[in-house]
Amino acid sequence: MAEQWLILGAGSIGGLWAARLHQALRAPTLLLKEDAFADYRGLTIDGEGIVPVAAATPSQLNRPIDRLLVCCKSYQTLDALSPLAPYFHNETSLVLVQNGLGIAEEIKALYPRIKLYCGTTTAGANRLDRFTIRPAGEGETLIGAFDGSVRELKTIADSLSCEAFPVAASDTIQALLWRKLAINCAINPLTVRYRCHNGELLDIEAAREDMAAICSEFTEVSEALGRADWVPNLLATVTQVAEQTGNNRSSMLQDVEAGQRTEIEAITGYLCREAKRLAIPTPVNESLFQEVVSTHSPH
Ligand SMILES: NC(=O)C1=CN([C@@H]2O[C@H](COP(=O)(O)OP(=O)(O)OC[C@H]3O[C@@H](n4cnc5c(N)ncnc54)[C@H](OP(=O)(O)O)[C@@H]3O)[C@@H](O)[C@H]2O)C=CC1
Ligand SMILES: CC(C)(CO)C(=O)C(=O)O
Repeated sequence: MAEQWLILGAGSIGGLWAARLHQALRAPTLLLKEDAFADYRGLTIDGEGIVPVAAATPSQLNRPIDRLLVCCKSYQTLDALSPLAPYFHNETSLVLVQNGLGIAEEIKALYPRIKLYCGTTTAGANRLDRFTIRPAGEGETLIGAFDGSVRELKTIADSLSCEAFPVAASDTIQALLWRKLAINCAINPLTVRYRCHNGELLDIEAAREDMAAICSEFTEVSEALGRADWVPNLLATVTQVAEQTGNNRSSMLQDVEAGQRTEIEAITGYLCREAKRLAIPTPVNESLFQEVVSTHSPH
């Protein structure tokens, strides 16, 4: 059925989304690695119970992929997509929802035929174990066309939307993703440097100074790209998000504390690569990038 989604990346966000779509009778199917599939007995939503979302491995696929939602971490995405490539066709719609930038361009270069959509979410979730998810706050999920059909965008967004996981179409997704990148650049690596919750950054003088410098470097790069109006008053925006998410440990700090690889390459790394291309110095972002990569990433 055309409306059914395959979901790659059955972790915190992908798992929660899949469970909500299943509960709304949309019959999504999780695409799992072989070892995960062997252990899979349904998703568990903490406090609610088991949600028996269907699952398959890429080797069990027996028909072309029409609709694929990808919720892997940025650095997992290309490897995860590779066994699915034989099933892509000209009408395959792929929706990519993750923090950071740069992967969409790489997907498009590798798989030029697909219709690509990108999204961002303020919904939150944590994994208690491989298939147990604790929802951590409802939020808004917005999807826009990277190069997919604008005409089909609303149909795509509606088919991914349900009461418990609302999704809307956005015609300003590039600006929203750029703004989210700015927020992640200005909060996530600083919570690693100062080992603190998001809100505590505002109580530490050195962190506030770093935050101002990150925002200033980000704004300079934005101006050079003609995107200054995507991030007006950036420091005020970041300060507000740090306040609103004050009790959060950022996703990057959680990864570092769990000994896992972070998404620094797709966040601060992406900004630094753009800055280098434009010959704009970004020393504060550079130093944070090196710090998070060398001190905390196990690669
Ligand atoms: N969690 C949240 O609240 C939010 C997350 N985001 C963003 O969403 C994205 C996903 O984050 P999150 O859900 O937390 O990440 P998780 O680590 O919880 O989930 C990633 C999932 O991808 C799976 N995966 C990795 N490689 C493959 C593969 N080759 N084939 C199939 N599945 C694979 C992992 O499986 P396994 O573990 O078995 O390897 C895991 O289930 C990130 O970019 C994050 O920044 C954005 C907003 C909020
Ligand atoms: C907005 C913020 C900083 C909230 O914690 C986030 O997106 C993250 O932790 O990755």
